[in-house]
Amino acid sequence: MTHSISPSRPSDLVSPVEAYSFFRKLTETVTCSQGRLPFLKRSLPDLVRVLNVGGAALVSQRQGGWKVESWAGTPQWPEAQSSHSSHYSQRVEKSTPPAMPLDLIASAVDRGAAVMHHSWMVVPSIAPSTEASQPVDRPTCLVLYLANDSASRSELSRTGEIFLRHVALAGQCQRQRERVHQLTQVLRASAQWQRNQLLPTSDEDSLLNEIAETAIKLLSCQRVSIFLWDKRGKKLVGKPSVGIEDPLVISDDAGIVGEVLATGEPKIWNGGDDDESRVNRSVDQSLDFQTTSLVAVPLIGQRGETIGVFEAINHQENSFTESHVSLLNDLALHAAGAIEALRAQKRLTASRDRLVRDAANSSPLVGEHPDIVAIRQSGTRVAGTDLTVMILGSNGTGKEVVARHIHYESDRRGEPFVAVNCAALVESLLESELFGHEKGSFTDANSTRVGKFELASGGTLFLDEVGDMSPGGQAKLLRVLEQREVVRVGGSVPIPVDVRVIAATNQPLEQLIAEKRFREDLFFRLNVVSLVLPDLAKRGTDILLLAEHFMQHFCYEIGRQVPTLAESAKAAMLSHPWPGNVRELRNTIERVCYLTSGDVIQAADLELRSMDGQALGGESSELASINLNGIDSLAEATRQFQISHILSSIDRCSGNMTEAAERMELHRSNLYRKMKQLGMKTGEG
Ligand SMILES: Nc1ncnc2c1ncn2[C@@H]1O[C@H](COP(=O)(O)OP(=O)(O)OP(=O)(O)O)[C@@H](O)[C@H]1O
Repeated sequence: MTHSISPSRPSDLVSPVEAYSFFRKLTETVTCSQGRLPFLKRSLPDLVRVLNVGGAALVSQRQGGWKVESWAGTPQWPEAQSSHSSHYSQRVEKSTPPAMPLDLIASAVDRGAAVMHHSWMVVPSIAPSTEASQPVDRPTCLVLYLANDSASRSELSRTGEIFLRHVALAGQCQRQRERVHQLTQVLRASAQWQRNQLLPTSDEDSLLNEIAETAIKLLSCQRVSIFLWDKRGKKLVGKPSVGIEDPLVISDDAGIVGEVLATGEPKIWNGGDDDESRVNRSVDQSLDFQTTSLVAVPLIGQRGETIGVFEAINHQENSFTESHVSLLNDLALHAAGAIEALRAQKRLTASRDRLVRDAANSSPLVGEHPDIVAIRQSGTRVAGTDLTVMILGSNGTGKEVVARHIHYESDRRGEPFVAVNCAALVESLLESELFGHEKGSFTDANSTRVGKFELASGGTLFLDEVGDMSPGGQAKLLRVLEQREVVRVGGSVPIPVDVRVIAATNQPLEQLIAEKRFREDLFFRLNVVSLVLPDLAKRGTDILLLAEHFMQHFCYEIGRQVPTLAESAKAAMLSHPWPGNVRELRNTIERVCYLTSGDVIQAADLELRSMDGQALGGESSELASINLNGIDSLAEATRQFQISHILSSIDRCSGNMTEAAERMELHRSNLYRKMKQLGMKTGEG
């Protein structure tokens, strides 16, 4: 016979002051105790005292029975009355536990209200309304063993309910603390994966191993598999696969992993009552392993698509719970991000390497002449160092080609190669061009500009025509080379630059030094290693090798069958002085490829001119002519004339800009400036 409790006589046992200090202490204990059990240990004795009961126990439902989580009371706690003692906690068993009034507990839970019978009162917990995603406490009851002078029934039940709410709160606080701890661990692990990905040795296998190790530790399980989905092959490829060398490959609809892939929902399987047929035992067989419990969650990519399944197997102490699902989901989120980031990084690296290879192949250093072979070898040797290199040689001999060769042979090949033509820059612009400028630092500085040194960061800066640099420019360049940092014009912050500098000139630098036109200290800074390119006319049959190379190049560009060179053409080329060096040869072959159509190139087709402008082996070529039809504006007609005149002068000097400038009675840098003004290509950069 049980009774629901209804408010009865007011108690004079619990004074308001006593009740107030009890509840205040209860609240304090919730916030400072490290979880539900410590809370119970500290608060149950207070409850026994304030309610003046013989004993109090907190029982919760577990695996079909009731387990005493904690109790407090006097030694007169009653004898055992139930056969369910196997569900009592260790602590109760050790101290000869009293039996619980199980029928009364069941009745209190059924009614959802406190019930009383003889010396017992049971107060059931009323589950707080929580979000669906929050784990809910198991049914819990407060069992009170009453004494003769215990508090009133209503006092007991009311205080019991408040006590149970605090127990639930202590549980929630504990779960939140555990969750924060879990998330901290996950974030730490994720940060570590990202750091490791930056290592040059990082690959997908080592990342997956690292993720698996983290998961094994955080989930306290025996094994972890990360299955990546081969959608086209309808397969799941699992790694790491302990005990076998090859990756584990299963059909994408097999077992619980297949269920997760199909539904996108996490799944738990804990053996026991769970359906045995859901487990793919063939995997166990292939790995000589016994799965007893598992949890699996989807790996979702950044665009929301499922890219695989993350599975943890055999919890080392208990079965897997919803809390493990949350943890594995968090890990899966970061794991999917790390896997995708690594794949994207590998794709980018591969395409960058392809581009670098293409760029390197597009400017090969062609030639078998001993001088060229020696330069190629020295270039390769010097590429392994950060030494400054000076390349000397006449115009068009291939100084930039050699500089590129060094760059692409070096570890800097994946970073920029930036070429600056120092002769094309007047002193006022040189500083801003090389070092950049801050917005507003001078009249035309409408925006901040990054200089060539910064642009070349990590790579190579090629300073062409360095002999033409103004004295002021030379002083500034020397300072940067010594300090390895630049300050933008108008700025004050030094910016460190990691740049390999290669300089080139066609000027006799020793003579310029003697004439005080080039700084000796800068010369020694730049001239750590020097390579001297011979004129093309001195390279013998390399002329033919280069001609073949350019014919291949241009014919491929225009989709033309590569013609052969007649003996007369070869002889003409071998005897031509090539004042414009390789550039002149290249221009000649380009013209031939575009303007002739036969299978064999004759000497006359080459239209090689002697130094006095007479055509060799053929008629003289027409100089660039201008068509002023339809142009009324005097300014435009003048512009067209200037363009035409500059082009024909450069053509007459076979591309030698210094000579062309001299012929036009201009300084070389003024010629470049004029060409820029006229919208002509200057070939710099
Ligand atoms: N050894 C070579 N193999 C292949 N191409 C070459 C070689 N040398 C020069 N060239 C080609 O000749 C042209 C001129 O070369 P490059 O610009 O390197 O000469 P440069 O000495 O730097 O000229 P400048 O003194 O005018 O700056 C380029 O088109 C280049 O590709």
